Parts: sequence; C-alpha cells; structure tokens
Amino acid sequence: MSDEKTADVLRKLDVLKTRFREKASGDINLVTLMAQDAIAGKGSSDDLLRAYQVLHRLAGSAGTFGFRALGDEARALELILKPFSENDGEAGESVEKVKDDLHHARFIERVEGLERLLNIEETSPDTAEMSESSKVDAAGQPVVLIVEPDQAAAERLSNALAPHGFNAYPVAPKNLVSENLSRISMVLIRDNVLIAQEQIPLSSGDRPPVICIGSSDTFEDRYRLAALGVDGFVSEPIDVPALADYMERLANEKLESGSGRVMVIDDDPELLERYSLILEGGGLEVRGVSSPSDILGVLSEFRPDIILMDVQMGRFSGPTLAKMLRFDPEWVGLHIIFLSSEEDREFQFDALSQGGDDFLTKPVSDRILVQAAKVRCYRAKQLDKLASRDSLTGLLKHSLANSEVAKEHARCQRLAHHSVVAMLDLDHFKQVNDRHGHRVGDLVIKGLANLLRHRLRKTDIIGRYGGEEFIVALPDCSIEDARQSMQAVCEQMSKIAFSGAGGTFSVTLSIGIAPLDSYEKPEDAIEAADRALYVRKSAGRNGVTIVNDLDSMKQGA
Ligand SMILES: Nc1nc2c(ncn2[C@@H]2O[C@H](COP(=O)(O)OP(=O)(O)OP(=O)(O)O)[C@@H](O)[C@H]2O)c(=O)[nH]1
Repeated sequence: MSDEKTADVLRKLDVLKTRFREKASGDINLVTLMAQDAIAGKGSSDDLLRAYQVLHRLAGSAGTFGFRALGDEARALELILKPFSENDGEAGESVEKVKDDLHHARFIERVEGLERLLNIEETSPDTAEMSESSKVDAAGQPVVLIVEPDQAAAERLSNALAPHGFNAYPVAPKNLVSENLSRISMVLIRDNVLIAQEQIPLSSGDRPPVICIGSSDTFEDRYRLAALGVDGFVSEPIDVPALADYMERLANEKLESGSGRVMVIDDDPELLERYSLILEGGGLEVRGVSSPSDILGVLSEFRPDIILMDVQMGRFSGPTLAKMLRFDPEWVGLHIIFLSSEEDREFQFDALSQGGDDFLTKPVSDRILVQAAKVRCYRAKQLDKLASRDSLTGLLKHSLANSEVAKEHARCQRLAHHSVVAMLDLDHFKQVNDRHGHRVGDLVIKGLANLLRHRLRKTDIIGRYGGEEFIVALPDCSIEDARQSMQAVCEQMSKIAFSGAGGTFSVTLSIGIAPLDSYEKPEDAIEAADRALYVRKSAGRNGVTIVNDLDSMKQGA
C-alpha cells in the first residue's frame, strides 16, 4: 500500500478511536447512573438489563480499539450483572439480590473507575502490515528477477521465459539489494550465490517467492537451501516449460494466499468500520453489514469467501443466523467465523454446533485478524477450486465455463455490447503424446493454459473444454480485436520450446471464433466457434478462423 494510502487508513483509525472514546465515556456515565438508581432502589429491572448490555458491548469492543484494561474491567463488571440478565430482567427477588451484589462488589466505584481506564491505551497497537498485491508490469505480465552471475545464461533464460508470459530480467547478485521488491513477483537465483551468502539477500517480510536454480542434488545442500527459506528448486538442465509452470503455481499460491473476499457482520458501527479498514489495509476485499436482515441480499451479490460475524447483534444471535444461512444449499460450505469476547468453551461449542466454523476471541490484534482471514480465505478458495477448476490447468471446468459463457451472453443482451467466444485446439496433439509421452503432453497443455492466463484480460473467461480443447470468451470485444488477440496467442504458442525425446519441439494451435451476441442462445455461439475451428483444422491448422468468414464464403458460393 502506498505511504499516502497507509497514512489515510491510520488517520481514519484515529478518528474511529476518538469516536469510540466519546461513546464509551457516555456509556460509562449511563451505567453509573443506572447502577446508582438500582442501589438506591429507584431503578427498574429494565435499567439493569440495559446496563448489562452496555457493559457487554464495551467489553467486546474496548480491546479492539487499544483499551485492553478497560475491556477487561468492563468484562468483570458485566459478569456481576450476568445472573440478572439470565433472569431476563425479572424483577422481585433478583433485583434485591443484585442490589446486594452490587454493593459488595463496589460496583459504583468500579464503574466510575472505567473512565480512568479510558486514558490507558496500549502504546504500540498491533497494526497489520498494509499490503499491495500488484506485481505485474504495464502489460500485466509478472515481473521476475534472475539472479545469475553468468550474464549470458541469464539472458538466455529471460528470452526463453518470455513466450510463457513472464517479464524476466537479469540482475547481478551484488545489485539485488537495491531492487524495488514491491513490484517483483518472483526471484530465480543460482544456488551457489545463496550457498556462498548463507542467506537470501532480500529483506524478509513480504518478500516474493524464491526459486533456486542449480545442480545441488545432495540431501545436505537441499536441506540448507530449504533452511534458508527457498520456496522451490529447479535442477539443471532447465526444462523451461516445466519451470514456467512451477513459477505460475507459486505465483498463484502467493497471490491467492494474500487476497480474498470477507463479509463482516457487526451491529457496532465503529467496530465494523475498524475491522473493514484493517482487513482492506491487509489487501482483502471487504463488505460490511451492520443490519442482520441485509445479510442474504449482500451474500448473493458479494459472494464472500468467508464471513466474520459478531455473536450477538441486538436481538439477533450469530449462531442462529449461521444456522439460517445453511438452509440454502449454496451457503452450506461457506466458512463462518464468530468474533466474540465470550471465552466460555461450552458456549463456543454450542455456537459451532449450530453452523459456525471457528471462533476468534476479542480483542483480536489487527495482525491476527488479517492473517486469520487470509488463511481461511485461501482455504475456502482452494476448496472452491477443487470443485470448479480443472486439476491439471487450474482453468474452469467444462460445465462452469459453459455457465460463465451463458452469463456473458445474458450480459450482452442486457447491455447491448459485443462479446466473442473462441474454441481452441492444439494441433496434432496425439503425436506429441506418442512421441514424447503423456507427461510432456501434460506440460504442453499447461503451457497453453498459462499462456492464456497471462495474455488475456482478467475479465476474460478461460476454460478447459476437454483433453486438448479450450474455450475462451472475451467480453466487450469486437470480432476484429478478438482475431488479433487470438492470432497473437497462436504466434506465442508456436514460439514456446518444449523439451521432449530427442530435443526441443513446438506445438501450434487452431482457433475458431464467433460473435457471442449474434446468436440467440450461447450454445449456438459455441457451436459456431467449433465449426470455425473445424474449418481451420481442415485448412491447415495453426491460426484463426472467424465463423462470419465461413458465412460470407457460403453466400459467395
Ligand atoms: N497428455 C495428455 N493428453 C491428452 C489429455 N487429454 C487428451 N489427450 C490426448 O489428446 C489427443 C487428442 O488427439 P486427437 O483428438 O486425435 O487430435 P490431434 O492429434 O490433436 O489432431 P488435430 O486436432 O486434428 O490437430 C489424444 O491422443 C488424447 O489422448 C491430457 O490430459 N493429457
């Protein structure tokens, strides 16, 4: 996150803290008055119940704003009133009993003392690191450093990685320290550079993944590299497509472990805003909901990876809301974490058995909040991927790709814009398998998948349709732009050097495209693109055919 953005977040956190302090001061006065009335025999049972609720809220929020001592004391005072609250504010004996309890517990003095605790704040709040996730160049390609003493070898590797969509450039080992790591997505480093330095010459913190290249193949050497914190190892001679695929996987893991969509549900506006600021500052996408009745609408629209939810929001109980969400099969697998100051194991177990997955006990430090949310988002996304993504390429599976294309077709009709669908098929792929084996064939399939991911826009839909057949939809794109974009993919694919039996080889690609918005049904557009692909195959492969050209050919005939 830029310095300016970080300063803005810190400023907002400060404003929230001031708001919390003012509100807490008002709450303390209120509880003091209510307790005084109760002891003097003037207050109603409703007042004591209200005092309990105010203390409960204070206990749950003070620590989060840095007033831990205040939170602890409010919690202790809340517990004194708890038996009364469990009686649901019933008057009579219980009020008399509470009067005695309050007296014995020096309740009034202690409530008055809360005001003093409002001046004791933790000196260094545990603020999460504000992160920035964009590590790509202007063309959207990941930026990679190659730390290699042999300049010529580094240049060769950089050139070989270019067709795979990586912007890799060589750096001499001694210059690495002066590199701006915030824009680097990965570092490839020669093993003897690391072994000689006895450390990864990068600041620790949020450093990019490091892949070591070399010939260290003894157990001791590998162990040393792992102990230094290396994330991956590639033996020489380098199989570039395999390396590119490895880099792709590591980069995705890093990216996915630092991002996610979090829905926060809390009826306390200051807490809600604070959690949102901290989570957003940590690189997560956040949607805050203060009114439980809005949950269902926001859920369908925002589709979070996880939910963070307060345990009690006015008359609404978090565990009951979790149970209610599970009525809908769509949200059965959604990870729900309760944020609660309740430490009672029995209570927690009960809440989890109703439909929650986890507890974070308040006050939770900013760093732990962000880390806990990221880890759970990552897991949620991995699970989602297992169900919807093809395991070899990580692209959308056939049925999901079809439904995404159908959604785009509906958008075209709604917004009256042009989109394109393309079918892609590797040429003579059977020969690749026959000559070089299935494992190498798999690398070719992954190579094309990675190329598409790098070359196309984030909004484009990419799916693996079948064995060596892929589907792509380009939203808001003219047919001519789609032709150029797909032609570029064909050219890039033919430049990738794969290693096979007896040396390197390349594979070409045939593509058929059709205007998605020109067909009544999305499946008709897919079929039209498939027809164009078939024609391309018969006309010599390696290139792009547009279905419109076929139609005009037919008309001309
Ligand atoms: N390695 C590997 N091969 C696969 C996979 N899925 C399908 N194939 C193979 O892909 C090949 C497809 O061959 P064909 O449909 O005959 O087509 P082709 O050889 O590409 O020829 P044209 O499409 O006409 O250019 C078959 O040999 C399949 O076994 C996979 O996941 N991995």
